[in-house]
Amino acid sequence: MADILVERSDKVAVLTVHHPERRNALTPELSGQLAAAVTAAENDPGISALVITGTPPAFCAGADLAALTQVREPELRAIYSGFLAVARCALPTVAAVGGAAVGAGLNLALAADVRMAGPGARFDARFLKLGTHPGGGMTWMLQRAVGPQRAAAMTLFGEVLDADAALAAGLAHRVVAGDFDKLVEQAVGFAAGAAEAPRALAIATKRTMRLTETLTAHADAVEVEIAQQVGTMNSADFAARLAEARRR
Ligand SMILES: C/C=C/C(=O)SCCNC(=O)CCNC(=O)[C@H](O)C(C)(C)COP(=O)(O)OP(=O)(O)OC[C@H]1O[C@@H](n2cnc3c(N)ncnc32)[C@H](O)[C@@H]1OP(=O)(O)O
Repeated sequence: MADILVERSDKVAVLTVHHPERRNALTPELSGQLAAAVTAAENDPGISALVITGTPPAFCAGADLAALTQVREPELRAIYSGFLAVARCALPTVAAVGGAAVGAGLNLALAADVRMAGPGARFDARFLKLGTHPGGGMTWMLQRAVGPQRAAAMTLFGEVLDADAALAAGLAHRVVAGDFDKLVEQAVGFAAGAAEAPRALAIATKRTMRLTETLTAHADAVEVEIAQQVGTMNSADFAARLAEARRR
């Protein structure tokens, strides 16, 4: 049965796309469930970071091919809604990619802030081979993640990256040896690093990173950050952490 499994590990929520018989392919329904799970986590003050993964053997086989007949814009947007929710997520996100991430499934991986790959990971743009134009912002996300040349190799020339190649390309931040459980355990441990910061601060910092990414001048980024810093440096939480740091 297709579902989004939600598990909690302290302040980290693990969202697992679960339809292994179809390699976690995205239907409008499944993507809707994923978007709802992301929103629920954002609205839960006890959750500070997310891990996104897919039940093995695949991470996500992209759009469900059965859902791709007679596609119109609303259906396409519905299929994309899950990874778009991850891309928009206010909380820090880690994708644990243990198997194939194909087409819209690659988009799901790209939508996360950080990707960790297991030995079986495959990063495959695929759209052109299927005879369709890339969608869901893949051309934008991939070029930012790996640069224009590698993005062209993957998108136009069909290059598929395994875990080590993804690491070398900067598409994966880490490769985790071992099985799927080990990958998720490492991803949760990594995500817990974000959960150590005050939740609102991590959210504000992620928002600032999105904003400064599009600025052209360093000086403009300094101005954006200084306003945020003055706010946080006058908070009770900062005072407590500063006092603790001074004691060390
Ligand atoms: C708008 C468009 C957006 C896009 O996302 S474009 C990209 C669309 N996606 C694809 O073209 C991927 C197609 N699938 C694959 O290439 C492979 O699969 C995988 C590499 C993901 C996994 O390979 P393996 O583990 O060997 O599995 P298996 O034997 O090929 O498939 C197992 C079962 O999973 C079903 N399945 C796989 N991908 C999809 C999919 N995308 N939509 C629907 N079903 C899928 C198959 O049909 C089959 O099913 P059965 O066991 O009944 O024969």
